[in-house]
Amino acid sequence: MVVPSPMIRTKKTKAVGIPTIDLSMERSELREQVVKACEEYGFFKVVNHGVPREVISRIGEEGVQFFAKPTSEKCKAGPATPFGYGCRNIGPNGDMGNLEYLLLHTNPVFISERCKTITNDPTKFSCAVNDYMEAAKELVCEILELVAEGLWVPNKFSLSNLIRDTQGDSLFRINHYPPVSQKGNKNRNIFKDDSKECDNNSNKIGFGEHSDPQILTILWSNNVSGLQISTHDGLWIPVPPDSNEFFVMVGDVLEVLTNGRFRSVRHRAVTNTMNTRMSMMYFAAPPLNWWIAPLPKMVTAQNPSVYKPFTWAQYKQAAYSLRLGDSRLDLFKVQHQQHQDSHQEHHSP
Ligand SMILES: C=C1C[C@]23C[C@@]1(O)CC[C@H]2[C@@]12CC[C@H](O)[C@@](C)(C(=O)O1)[C@H]2[C@@H]3C(=O)O
Ligand SMILES: O=C(O)CCC(=O)C(=O)O
Ligand SMILES: [Fe+2]
Repeated sequence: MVVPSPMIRTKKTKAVGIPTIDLSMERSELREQVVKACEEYGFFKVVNHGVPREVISRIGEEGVQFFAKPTSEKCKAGPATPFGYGCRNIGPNGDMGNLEYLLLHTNPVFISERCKTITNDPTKFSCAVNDYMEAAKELVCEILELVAEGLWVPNKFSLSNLIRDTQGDSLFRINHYPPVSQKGNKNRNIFKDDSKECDNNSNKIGFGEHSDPQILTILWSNNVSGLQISTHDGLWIPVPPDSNEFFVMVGDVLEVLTNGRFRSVRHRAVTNTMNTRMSMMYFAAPPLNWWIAPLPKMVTAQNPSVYKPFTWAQYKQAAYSLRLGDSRLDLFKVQHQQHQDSHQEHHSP
């Protein structure tokens, strides 16, 4: 059984617990819990994750130091097109957010080049990022192997192999959300624990509603609230922050690989009235030219493929041509394709 964290009551009065999964538990129970959480929420918290605290704090400190710089300095790492420093505008299609961020590719060669515009100590910065990337990648692979086992996929590495390749297209992002209220500006301690202040949010959007396009996202944040996830019935659940642990989100590509058995989680970040929130995301993705299609195990005569095959590059291109909150998976649904074909036939001269 998935162990829920203490109940929290949302504004729409539904009490919901965020699934919390202890990675040190016995494996057969563990894989069942992982599959159940991915099916029910597309989201869970992991404890006993094995990532050394020192690896998290080194990259966290780099983030704090970068965002404390004057704007003119930070802009040297921008604009984010899509990589680099971005402020308020998210992506190229008019989406705005109340945040600033650094978006990086996880390729070590890219990082060593790019970090020269980010810091005066590029070696220290790139070591901190690379160590964190390695740890996050291991965690993703461990979770994907549990998923494959839990779904009884014959090769337990068929999902994690998508991430392990050195040509992988995984990304790393640090988001920095200033507090919104005037009085809060006096107290900008980013390590202050306000996990019990979920209701004090002004509901100002920091990062708008969306799902992540990739396979899986590993999210860390300081102890400042803001993240919310949407349940299947459309309610928003605030996620109590926990800087000792990680949160895991199912992305669009994992929804496709499981033929819709898992659903990518819609989520957003609202700004906090009192404190600065900082979050770090590892978005796990395959190489650009790799094909994505439902795993054969997930397709049967009763449960035919919902999605047509596509490369990760094709999906990414679609994502970047749309707005943040758009449902890009609809474009790749088999029914959608058939519908379009018949529509075109109907209208062809
Ligand atoms: C508006 C956009 C920003 C985004 C690319 C997109 O066109 C739609 C998806 C967005 C998203 C959400 C999750 C990640 O933060 C991100 C890096 C990603 O892969 O997809 C962002 C993109 C971005 O900010 O560049
Ligand atoms: O900052 C957060 O807590 C969430 C950010 C997010 O969802 C993203 O960057 O894709
Ligand atoms: Fe996201």
